[in-house]
Amino acid sequence: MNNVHQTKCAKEPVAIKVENLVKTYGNDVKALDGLTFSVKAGAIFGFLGPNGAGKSTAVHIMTTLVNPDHGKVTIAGMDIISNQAVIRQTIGCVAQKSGVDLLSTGRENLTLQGQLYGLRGSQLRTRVSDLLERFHLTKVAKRPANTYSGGMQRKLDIAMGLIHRPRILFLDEPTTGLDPESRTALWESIRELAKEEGLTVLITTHYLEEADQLADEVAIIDHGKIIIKGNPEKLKEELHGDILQLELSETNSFENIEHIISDLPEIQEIMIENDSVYIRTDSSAKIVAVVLGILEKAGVNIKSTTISRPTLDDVYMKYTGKTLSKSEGEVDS
Ligand SMILES: Nc1ncnc2c1ncn2[C@@H]1O[C@H](COP(=O)(O)OP(=O)(O)OP(=O)(O)O)[C@@H](O)[C@H]1O
Repeated sequence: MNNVHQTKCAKEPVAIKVENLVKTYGNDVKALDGLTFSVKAGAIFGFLGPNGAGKSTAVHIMTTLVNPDHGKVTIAGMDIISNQAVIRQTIGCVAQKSGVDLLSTGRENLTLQGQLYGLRGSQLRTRVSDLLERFHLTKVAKRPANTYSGGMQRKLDIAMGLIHRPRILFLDEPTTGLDPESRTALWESIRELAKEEGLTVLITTHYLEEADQLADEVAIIDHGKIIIKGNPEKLKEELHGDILQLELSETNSFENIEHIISDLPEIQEIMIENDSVYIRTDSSAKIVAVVLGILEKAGVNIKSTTISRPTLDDVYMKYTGKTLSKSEGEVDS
C-alpha cells in the first residue's frame, strides 16, 4: 500500500463524494437518476433502499466496476474515472456474493488475497494473522472454509476485503442470510474496525435495525435518488411523538379508518401498511382510548395495539410510504 495515498485519504475530510449520478440500463431502466450524497472520512454510512432502488449500481460505480452515464464520483479526493488503479488500492469491497474459496482454509484464502495485492513474506504473514485474530478466526484458520458457519464465512470475506489496508470499505449487504446472533457479532466487529483503523465504511443493507445500530449517517434511496439523509437519531427525533400501531383483523376496514379518525387534533399522521394502521401522535396516552372507542363504535375489529417510540422503520415509512422490513422478505436462518 502506497503511503502517499494513505496520507492523502486520511487527511481528506470527505471520503466519498457522489454528484448527480445517472445510469440507465438498456433504453429505459433508469437505475440511478441524479444520485447525490457525500460520506465524511471515518464515518459509517448506511445506504438503505428496497430491491431495485439502485444501491448495487451505485456501489459498482463507486468501486470503479461500472462507469456512470453522467455525474461525478470522487473517492478520497480522487476522480474515479482518471484514478482507477489508485482508487482500487484505496478501497476494499465485500460484495453480496462471497469471494471465499470454500475448499481452501481461512489462512490460505487471506494469503492468496494478500498476494493479489502484492503483499509478500513476513508483512503478509503478520497481516493475515492479525486479521484472523481480529475476526476471531485464528482457531479455525487451518480448516477449509466449507466447514465454517455462515457468520464465520462472512467474517472471512470482510477480512479478505481488508487485507491491503484500505481506507474506505464498501460492504454490500454484509449480514443478509445470517442469524440474528451472528449479525450482532458482525456489527460489533465492523464497529471496532471502523474505530480502531479509522476506516470509512459504506454499508448497503435491507435491515433498518442494522443501519440504526451501526451508521453515523444513513441515506434512503429509491428509484435511483436519495429521498432523505441524516443521522439516525436525528431523523427519528424529527418524528416527535409516539407511534400507535393498530393491527386489524380485517383489512377491508382500512378505507373507513382514515376518514373516521383523521379529524382528531392529536393525530399528526396516519399511515397504513399491510394489516396495520400507524398513527403518529404527541398525546398517545390521551388518544389511545379515544381512537379505540371510535373504531369500536364503527365496528372495526382490532387484533392488537402497540405504542412505541419512532424507529428508523417509521422514518423510512414516512419518506417512502411503505415499510422496508415487511416488503423485503428477510432471510433468517
Ligand atoms: N446489468 C444490468 N442490466 C440491466 N438492468 C440492471 C442491471 N443491473 C441492475 N439493473 C436494474 O437497475 C435497477 C437498480 O438495480 P440495483 O441492483 O442497483 O438495485 P439494488 O438497490 O442494489 O437492489 P437489491 O437490493 O435487490 O440488490 C433495477 O431495476 C435492476 O433491475
